[in-house]
Amino acid sequence: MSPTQTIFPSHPPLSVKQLSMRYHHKPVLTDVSFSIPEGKTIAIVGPNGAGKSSLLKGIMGLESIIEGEVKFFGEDLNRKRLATAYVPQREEIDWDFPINVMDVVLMGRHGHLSLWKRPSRIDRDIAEQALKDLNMWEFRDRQISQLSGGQQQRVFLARALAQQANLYLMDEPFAGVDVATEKAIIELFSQLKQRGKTIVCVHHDLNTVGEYFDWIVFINARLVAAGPVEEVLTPENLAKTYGGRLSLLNDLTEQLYRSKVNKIHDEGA
Ligand SMILES: Nc1ncnc2c1ncn2[C@@H]1O[C@H](COP(=O)(O)OP(=O)(O)OP(=O)(O)O)[C@@H](O)[C@H]1O
Repeated sequence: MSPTQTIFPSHPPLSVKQLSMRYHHKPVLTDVSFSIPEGKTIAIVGPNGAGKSSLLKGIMGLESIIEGEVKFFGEDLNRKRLATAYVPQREEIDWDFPINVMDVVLMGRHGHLSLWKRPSRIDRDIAEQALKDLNMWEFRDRQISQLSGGQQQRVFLARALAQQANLYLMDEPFAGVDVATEKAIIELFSQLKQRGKTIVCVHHDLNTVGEYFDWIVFINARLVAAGPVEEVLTPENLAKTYGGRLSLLNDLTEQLYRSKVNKIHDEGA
């Protein structure tokens, strides 16, 4: 088997078939189909306005789709809600809402509780561990309005971690975070992968995409390409996704090849 070949389980963590979405009659995504492998990190990449966030929202049922089918481990979302964690863009959260860090992370346990039941000792232990994994335990009693942007992102990741999902969908987890948080998120991804979890992220930084992710889904209103970094991170796919901005693309292509080559060397070492 070639190193880039991917084995798909009979029911991939996520499969999207012929998905189309529109806002007020204006098409935003048309006929998007792809499946992703288990236990990998997958980046959704494309220019501003390409429909990346809309794709995640359509997948999660937060925006309606006009056509298409989305399956989670071969089933509808309502049967796999516990197994699927969604982390929205940080700007979409009301950070002035009066709630402390621990209570936000405990929200990740709500799907595991029976109706009206309070979190158990076990739920609290899981939330504690998630906060410790993200170096946020010391902030557990702090109101979320009193956190930095990077700390807020960590809290949301801790909440997703506490859910103990198998598939994580994250909308730009690296946006606006400091270097330490970026490293913490990468470390978290690697731990999740070791446990066989699958992570899908909208990602903006083409400099890091080859290093941080195993797979890429290129989107620009339609699917451009989806597959392992080694196969799909090509000048042709970049040009198709980003259109005519070629001088920018030339620089990026060079950086991408370097990051791809480094990754292959690191993995082979
Ligand atoms: N709720 C909405 N109502 C109407 N139009 C919307 C809505 N949400 C997004 N759009 C439009 O749909 C298109 C795709 O938006 P989306 O946020 O999915 O793109 P994106 O690829 O995530 O962009 P970015 O990289 O800038 O975050 C854009 O033209 C946007 O203005």
